[in-house]
Amino acid sequence: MSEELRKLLPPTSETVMTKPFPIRGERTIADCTTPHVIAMVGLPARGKTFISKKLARYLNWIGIATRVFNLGEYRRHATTAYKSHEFFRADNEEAMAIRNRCANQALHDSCEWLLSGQGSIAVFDATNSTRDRRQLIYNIVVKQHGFRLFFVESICDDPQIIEQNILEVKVSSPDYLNMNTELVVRDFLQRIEHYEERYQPIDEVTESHLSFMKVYNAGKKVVVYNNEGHVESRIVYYLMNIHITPRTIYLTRHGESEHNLSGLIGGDSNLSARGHQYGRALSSFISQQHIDGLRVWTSWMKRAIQTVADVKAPQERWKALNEIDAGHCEEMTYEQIKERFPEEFKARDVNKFAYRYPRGESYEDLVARLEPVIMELERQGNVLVVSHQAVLRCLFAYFLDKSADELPYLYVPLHTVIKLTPVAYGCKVEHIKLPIDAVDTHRPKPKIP
Ligand SMILES: O=c1[nH]cnc2c1c(-c1ccc(Cl)cc1)cn2-c1ccccc1
Repeated sequence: MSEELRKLLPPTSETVMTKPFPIRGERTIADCTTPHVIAMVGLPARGKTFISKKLARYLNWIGIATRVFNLGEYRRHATTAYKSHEFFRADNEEAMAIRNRCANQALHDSCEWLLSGQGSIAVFDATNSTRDRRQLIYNIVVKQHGFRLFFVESICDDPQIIEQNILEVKVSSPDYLNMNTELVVRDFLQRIEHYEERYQPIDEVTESHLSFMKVYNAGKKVVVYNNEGHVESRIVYYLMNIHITPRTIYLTRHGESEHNLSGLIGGDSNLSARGHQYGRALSSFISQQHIDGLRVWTSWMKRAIQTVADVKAPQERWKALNEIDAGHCEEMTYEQIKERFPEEFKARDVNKFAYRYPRGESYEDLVARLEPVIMELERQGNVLVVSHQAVLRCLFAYFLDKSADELPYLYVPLHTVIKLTPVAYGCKVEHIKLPIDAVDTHRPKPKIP
């Protein structure tokens, strides 16, 4: 740390900021040192893969390394024998042997991945539809490896949701390449019937040694049994907040500001003339979108609030949406930072995600302060979020499953609306640039020699 910086810091007895920024990999979420297996349970077309992928995306974003092991992918890799639902008949011995081999392989790979230290949570995405299968998983995961095991059972008897599932994801499944939709739906409904003959829902009496939760009809009801830890509580809370009602999320930065024009970072300056123009253009764009029940969320900063002055919709202010706090570098240009704090400037590009400004924040800190915003966004319908470059990089990384290394360099230009529409297992993204010029604040990742 430079002498210059040390002079700025208040005198204390011990050395301040012995670790100027957290070393990546330090647990920012307590108690995820014990490896966990999250095992899905449920009939086909109950959203098990939807839950698995979404949960993994959320857990990775909050900093808990998570990976999904999908049994369908193992089976498709093991055999091209799948021709129809006959493959899943309970009396099809050859197919059953392949399916058991794949299930054991997927479970083995999950445990190996956890043992390798590459991650903390493995999500085993399979039907796991019988008591025997769940006991086998328990014996390997808990008895043999001493890992935590949490079952998530998805129960759904709403034909509309099941049909939405089959039409949205099964029709485009590799199992049904180039098959006509009618035939796919019919074959898949028969596949479900083969499972129904053998399906044993988790039984709270005979399987009372298990930790599990039951989710009914896409989250309309949730029941939790023997929930034992912090990670499981986060998972339960997250699954209680998500939904599949169609909606759109719009992300945009504030209009160009006075500080953007002078290259100063942070601060709380007003919009420039072009920034006000963007606000007016944004307002007419939003009204042209005819969005039902739109809510507008902004940070507390003047440039964000001024941007939506003309938008006709209920508005909420979130301090959590404020721009990253640059600490002692607030209201400086990058040139000035480079000159006055050369070590800080270098350190930032070594690990931009973990780097924390002196007396300021890191991107890692931003993700932690944005978690409640994401949780509330998951609960909401149509929302327009008006915030700032670093914050929007974090939100965008959540919706598009971007890694911590990519996140600080995501391209989020001024005067551009990012339109996110959840589809099947991910998000459709549209970048709508409104025709008002603005300065370019993007600093691409430097080539580290
Ligand atoms: O319970 C279902 N039954 C049938 N389908 C379903 C679900 C869920 C779902 C399950 C649990 C929770 Cl907490 C939220 C959603 C999502 N889906 C889904 C629908 C369409 C496409 C992809 C997935």
